[in-house]
Amino acid sequence: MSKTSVCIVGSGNWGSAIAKIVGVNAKNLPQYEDRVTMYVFEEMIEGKKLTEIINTTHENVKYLPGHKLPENIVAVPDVVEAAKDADILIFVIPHQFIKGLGAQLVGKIRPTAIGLSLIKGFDIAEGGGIELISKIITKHLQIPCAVLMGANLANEVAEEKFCETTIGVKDKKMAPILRDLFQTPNFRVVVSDDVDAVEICGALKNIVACGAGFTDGLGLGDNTKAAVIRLGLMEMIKFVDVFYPGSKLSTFFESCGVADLITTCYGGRNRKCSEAFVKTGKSIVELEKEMLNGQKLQGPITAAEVNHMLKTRNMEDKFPLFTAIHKICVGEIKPAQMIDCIRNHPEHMDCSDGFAKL
Ligand SMILES: NC(=O)C1=CN([C@@H]2O[C@H](COP(=O)(O)OP(=O)(O)OC[C@H]3O[C@@H](n4cnc5c(N)ncnc54)[C@H](O)[C@@H]3O)[C@@H](O)[C@H]2O)C=CC1
Ligand SMILES: O=C(CO)COP(=O)(O)O
Repeated sequence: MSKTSVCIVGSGNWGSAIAKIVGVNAKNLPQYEDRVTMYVFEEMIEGKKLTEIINTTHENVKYLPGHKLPENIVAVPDVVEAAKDADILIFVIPHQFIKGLGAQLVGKIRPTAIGLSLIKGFDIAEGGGIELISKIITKHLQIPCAVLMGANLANEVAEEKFCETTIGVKDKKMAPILRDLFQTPNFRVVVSDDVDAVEICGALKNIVACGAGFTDGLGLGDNTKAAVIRLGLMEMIKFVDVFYPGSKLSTFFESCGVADLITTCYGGRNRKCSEAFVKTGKSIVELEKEMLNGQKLQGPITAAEVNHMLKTRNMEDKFPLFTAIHKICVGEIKPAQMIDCIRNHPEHMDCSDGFAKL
């Protein structure tokens, strides 16, 4: 039987950290081809191509400096060349680039390939809704697409600190294949069949992380931040309940849910830049450029995507935290107004009988 070949589509901070895991597992597991291709959006670093640097020094010096990638990870600047022979395509690029990159792959990949999206975010759908990134991949490339989401700050994963992750996949045959490709003693995989909810958790928690960052920037303290996190979680649950009915509440207790929400609200880039947004008064775009050295924020764009949908459906007031965060990001209201927006949150008003309801 021929071996399974893997391509990682993306090589940013998370793409490079996951390449460390996938490279080692592909090499050690007999069912996989040793060679794993990694699509690299080419750029010049001090006069040298990033792909050449990665293939000679085995380090992504720009997006994951200080960590060696396994030597079987091969950086390829042409996405079609990287992906054309792969049986498993791991998508891990900032979500705003998926449509453009996906378009280049149409008709150029194996029809039997399977996809796995590690991308956190949405796209705007026709008619004012949102579209899940995994669904965009399936629609355009005609392949099934599972998801992997979790409390997985890339630098900590690269340092091999213990964490958990959630793989959302419906096909029972695919589940062990994907789990084995990612699982390590320090990266524990739990598989869920609640695929949409797993993916939506990953996208929405980035919005809440911006709120946590605003709270930090305002110096409001840990109780306020905990309230923002809790109300954020409640809006995440409500969002899934309203727009993706039939999902399971238990999914929010997996790594993709509450754990990712916590880690991002304390240690993520969205939090960090949002704190600086309050403290410096600079725009999100300026801060992303200044503070992240080419890495990208997903929270403010996701907040805009969600707001577009809520506005179209006249439901902004049902999600006051998501709405306030978006309005702060685009300068419509001041960060200090966030707390006013959530003071009378539906979570405080809905319990007329004295009991909170879920
Ligand atoms: N960094 C992290 O800790 C984690 C990130 N994620 C998610 O993974 C996804 C990818 O994130 P990262 O790997 O951290 O990326 P990143 O934030 O490091 O973004 C930089 C990457 O985007 C690429 N890029 C820039 N312009 C591009 C273009 N026009 N077309 C294609 N690529 C372009 C750069 O070459 C670089 O590889 C995001 O959705 C993120 O939310 C998920 C878990 C952890
Ligand atoms: O998704 C993440 C951790 O799981 C990373 O969050 P940030 O993009 O805010 O750094």
